Amino acid sequence: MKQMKDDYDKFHRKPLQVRSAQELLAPFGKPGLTERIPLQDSHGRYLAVPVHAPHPFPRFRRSGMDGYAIRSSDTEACGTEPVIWLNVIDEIPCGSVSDKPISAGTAARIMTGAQVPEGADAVVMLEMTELRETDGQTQVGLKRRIETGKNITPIGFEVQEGEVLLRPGRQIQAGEISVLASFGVHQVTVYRKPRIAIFSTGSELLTVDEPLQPGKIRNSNTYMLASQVRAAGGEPFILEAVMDDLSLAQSKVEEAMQEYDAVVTSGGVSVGDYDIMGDLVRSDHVDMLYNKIAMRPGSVTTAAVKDGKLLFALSGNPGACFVGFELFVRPFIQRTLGSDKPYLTEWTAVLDQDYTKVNAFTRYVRGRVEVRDGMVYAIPAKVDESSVMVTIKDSDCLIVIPPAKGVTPAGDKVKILLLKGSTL
Ligand SMILES: Nc1nc2c(c(=O)[nH]1)N[C@H]1C(S)=C(S)[C@@H](COP(=O)(O)OP(=O)(O)OC[C@H]3O[C@@H](n4cnc5c(N)ncnc54)[C@H](O)[C@@H]3O)O[C@H]1N2
Ligand code: MOO
Ligand SMILES: [Mg+2]
Repeated sequence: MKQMKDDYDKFHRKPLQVRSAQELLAPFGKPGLTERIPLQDSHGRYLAVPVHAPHPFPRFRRSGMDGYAIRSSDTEACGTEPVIWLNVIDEIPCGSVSDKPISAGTAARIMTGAQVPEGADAVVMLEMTELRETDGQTQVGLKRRIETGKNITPIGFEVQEGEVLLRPGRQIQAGEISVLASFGVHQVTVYRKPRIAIFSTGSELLTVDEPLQPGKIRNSNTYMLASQVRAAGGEPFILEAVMDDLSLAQSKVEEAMQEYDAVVTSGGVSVGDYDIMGDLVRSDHVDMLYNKIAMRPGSVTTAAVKDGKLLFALSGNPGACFVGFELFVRPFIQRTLGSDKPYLTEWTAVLDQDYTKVNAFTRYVRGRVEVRDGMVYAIPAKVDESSVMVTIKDSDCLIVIPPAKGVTPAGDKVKILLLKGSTL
């Protein structure tokens, strides 16, 4: 009788649409704790505070050339006279400030990046000048008119004082680091990486360093997931895989849920006799959010919550596990990092080949993106079964094939989700 009730619960699952499941998860992903780290360690991290400009940039009138700082009005006579001669009164290397203002008839030799002296309103590049010595006085000769402002970068040309330059949730990369450094932010306040526990379930699993044994396989999902966690901005914690034993898995899940920000498991969510994660989420130890999604692969992708923390119980099949992570776990991690774009980037592409599998559920097909003659094409992987591992590495997108009664023909426009932080 109990067996019948269990089987009934296992099989009669209510499929949720991907978007509905994502919405159900959204409230759990809130920007979390912050930490201060040195600027040089901040690449790839997510800013937790806004960065305002404490001063304009550049902060002083900057010479854009090696040459002479002059008054442009002194060159007005160029054209009527073959050469205008100005007395060179100073030399200004980068980093020095001249205390000799430029007045009519004078110039200062100046280097690229140096502060333009008072009185000067243009810099003429070295190549356009000649030099002479008259009675011990160095003079610079100019032949052409120079307009006001030439080769001088004005104060605040790039950034005005007080401007908001970076907002929380922004991922720090080379350009952001340059901004932070320019404004003296040597300790950066970033969101702490969410700590994600990962463990696989399955009595067939060997560790990667174990020799193969009959009927057994090496655990690849754990390492694949750890890599996905890192790419999404989280910190993975690899826990030992557990056998298909409900009470063992239960105690491991409980321990991990107390210690980490979220727990991701793989395997045991389908309807088999040893699919213990499916049983676990139906028990009253956790509150199940869903245990079926209207998608392929990963239709049995499951999630539950306990004390406000999420348990993502992904399918054991590597393809389904991979997709389940990208669609559900990645957005959670991204949300805790303050990202306002938690989902994979979506593009439209032309399907390159017929897609022949027919399905009642939306398919997320591994594929490659190719740009030909300015058109984006999506090429489905030759083998994309949920159980197939080896083509995950060759995919830079997931091709979204909506439920279809027949073939989806080549040439159809399809939605694609970019993988690998793709900036194709
Ligand atoms: N009667 C039915 N059987 C199955 C159904 C169904 O609807 N009715 N769905 C199939 C689909 S689709 C999928 S997907 C899988 C889901 O299985 P589970 O999530 O329960 O995963 P397992 O049974 O534990 O393992 C499936 C497969 O994946 C391999 N695996 C597991 N863990 C790992 C790991 N860490 N690294 C590498 N490979 C792993 C495992 O050995 C199995 O081969 O159920 C179908 N069955
Ligand atoms: O749930 Mo399975 O991954 O649909 O193919
Ligand atoms: Mg199973």
